[in-house]
Amino acid sequence: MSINSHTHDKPVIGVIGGSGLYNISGLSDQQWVEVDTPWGKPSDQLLKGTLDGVSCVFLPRHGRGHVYSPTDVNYRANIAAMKKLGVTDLVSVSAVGSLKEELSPGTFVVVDQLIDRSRLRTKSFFEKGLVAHVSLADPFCPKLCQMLYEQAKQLEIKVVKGGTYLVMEGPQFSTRAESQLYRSWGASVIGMTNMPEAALAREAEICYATIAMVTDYDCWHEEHDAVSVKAVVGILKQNARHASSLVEKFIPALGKRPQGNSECQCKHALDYALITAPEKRDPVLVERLKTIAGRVL
Ligand SMILES: CSC[C@H]1O[C@H](OP(=O)(O)O)[C@H](O)[C@@H]1O
Ligand SMILES: Nc1ncnc2[nH]cnc12
Repeated sequence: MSINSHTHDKPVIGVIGGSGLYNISGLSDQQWVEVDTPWGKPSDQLLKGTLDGVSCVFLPRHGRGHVYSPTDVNYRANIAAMKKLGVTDLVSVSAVGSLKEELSPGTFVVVDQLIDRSRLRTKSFFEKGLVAHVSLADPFCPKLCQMLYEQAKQLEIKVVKGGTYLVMEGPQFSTRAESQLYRSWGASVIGMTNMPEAALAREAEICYATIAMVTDYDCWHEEHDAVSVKAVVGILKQNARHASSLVEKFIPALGKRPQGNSECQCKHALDYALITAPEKRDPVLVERLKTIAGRVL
């Protein structure tokens, strides 16, 4: 096995747009492209372009028109498509409910931890025939998180650094008892999509971070109505300008970091992760995995 380095990777910034973010503006040379992957089709075509000379790729997580539920999103195809298009750094923009009084609707949270309560999703590119175990101790890239936080601050957006995103299966919102339980665990925000997305990005050695936009107080808050799609969409619309200006700001900033991210630990997630003996590996699976793990195969 050879462990190559990513040192010469040119930065390509990926953005996965969640609820309310189905397109991004301001790109030059933009083109929607069809991408197929060994795990099937992503949620939609991907929008390729450049912003201030930096290459970027955008994908609406639920498809344009919001076609896929959180359970039905093909997370493996989405991440593999990003990898195929050369994405080095991936930012998810996600709508979330707040589990803390101080995180009021309209606040942006650069989350740094996850609790995964999703149940019906395929969580790994690796399977029988080639098993791998990557670290998820820090599921979000700390360097990417820091950059996003700084960019949001510069735009004078109300932003909080750090917080735990609890992933629920959905599609129904939580019961009050569940919402209280998650609060007692210390979770900050709740959503339905960041797992397995974060885990798959790690397996694909793509730096990944999330800007979580608080849209509601879920259903635990006695002075606020329980969350509804109407309320979420209303707050998303009010914050669309902030979300767009942040995306337009962080793409060039990330692409132009002087030292890039080639030495980031996320880029070495697979260095010691593969455990199946080479002679026991399934050659068909190995071939498929070259799309996301070619560096170590
Ligand atoms: C429309 S409310 C519930 C929906 O919104 C969030 O989506 P995303 O994470 O893609 O912004 C949440 O996770 C649910 O999928
Ligand atoms: N309260 C909530 N629960 C789950 N996902 C959400 N997305 C936005 N608000 C949410």
